[in-house]
Amino acid sequence: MSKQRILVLGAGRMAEAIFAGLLRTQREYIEEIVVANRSDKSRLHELQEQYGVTVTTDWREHVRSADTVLLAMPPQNHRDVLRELAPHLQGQLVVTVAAGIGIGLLEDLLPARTPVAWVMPNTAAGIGESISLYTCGQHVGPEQRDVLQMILAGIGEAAECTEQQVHDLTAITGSAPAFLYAFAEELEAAAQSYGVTPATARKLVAQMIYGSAAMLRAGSDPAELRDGVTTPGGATAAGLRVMEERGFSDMMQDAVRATNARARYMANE
Ligand SMILES: NC(=O)C1=CN([C@@H]2O[C@H](COP(=O)(O)OP(=O)(O)OC[C@H]3O[C@@H](n4cnc5c(N)ncnc54)[C@H](O)[C@@H]3O)[C@@H](O)[C@H]2O)C=CC1
Ligand SMILES: O=C(O)[C@@H]1CCC=N1
Repeated sequence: MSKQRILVLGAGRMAEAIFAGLLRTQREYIEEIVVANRSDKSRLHELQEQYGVTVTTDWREHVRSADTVLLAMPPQNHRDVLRELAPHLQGQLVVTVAAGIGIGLLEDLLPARTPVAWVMPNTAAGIGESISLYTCGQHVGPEQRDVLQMILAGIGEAAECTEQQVHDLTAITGSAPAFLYAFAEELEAAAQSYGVTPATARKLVAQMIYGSAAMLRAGSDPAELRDGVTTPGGATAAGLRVMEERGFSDMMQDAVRATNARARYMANE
C-alpha cells in the first residue's frame, strides 16, 4: 500500500481520536494528515502543535492530493459537504464516521463509482481500543479495503457489518461508552459521599470496570459473571433488586432505541 495522504474534514473529538490513534500506530503508512474545519483556527493551531498535522480552513485545495477523505463532522452537515466535495474527487476513498449516515447517501451525492465506507468507531480510538463497525459501498476494491483495514487497525478492533447493522449497533458501540461513563460517575459520587477522595474514587471505579471488562473480554457470559458476584442471600442481590425495581432493563433498551432513532433523524435533518 502506498503511503496515505488523509484529509480529515472536521476537527472535533472523534477526528482527533482517530488521527491520534493512526499517528501512534500506523505512522509508517501515513504520508500526511490534513485536518480541516470551517473556521475555528485556534482549535486547528492546537492540533497542529500537538500532533504535527497540516491544518486548513480551506479543504477544497487539498482534495486532489488526498488519497482518502475522512468525514468526522456532524451528520447534519454531510449533505452540503458531500455536494461540495463531489466535483473535486478523482476516485479517492471517502469514509464517514457520522452517526445515521449510511452508504446510500454517500453514493447518491458523490460521483458514480466513488469508493465509500461508513465506519462507526468510538472514542477509545485515541488509545487504539475502539471497536469499530464498518460497511463498504459497492465500488470499494482490494486497494481501498487495504487502506480501510490500515485505518481500522490503527484505532483498535473492527467488525464488518451490513449497513442496517451499523444503524442498529450505533448505540451499542458508538454511544454506550457514554452510558458506561455515566455509570462510573454515579459510582464515583457514591464513593465520595463516604468520604473517599476524588482521586481514590476514580482509581477504585476505573480498576473495577477494567477488571470486569477483562473478564467479559475473555469470553465469559455476562449473566454468569453477574451470578458469580451475587452470593445467594447476600449483599449484591439487594442492589440488583433495586435496579430491577427501578426498571433498569427497560431503561437500557429505551436508551438504545432513543440513540439509534436520533442518529437516523439527524442524518435527515
Ligand atoms: N464522539 C464520538 O464518540 C463519536 C462521534 N461520531 C461521529 O463523529 C462526528 C463528529 O462528532 P464529534 O467529534 O463528537 O463532534 P465535534 O463537535 O467534537 O466535532 C465536529 C467537528 O466538525 C467540524 N465541522 C462542522 N461542519 C463542518 C464543515 N462544514 N466543514 C468542516 N468541518 C466542519 C466542527 O468544526 C468540529 O470540528 C459526528 O458525525 C458523530 O456522529 C461517531 C462515533 C463516535
Ligand atoms: O453522540 C453522537 O451523536 C455520536 C454518535 C455515536 C457517539 N457519539
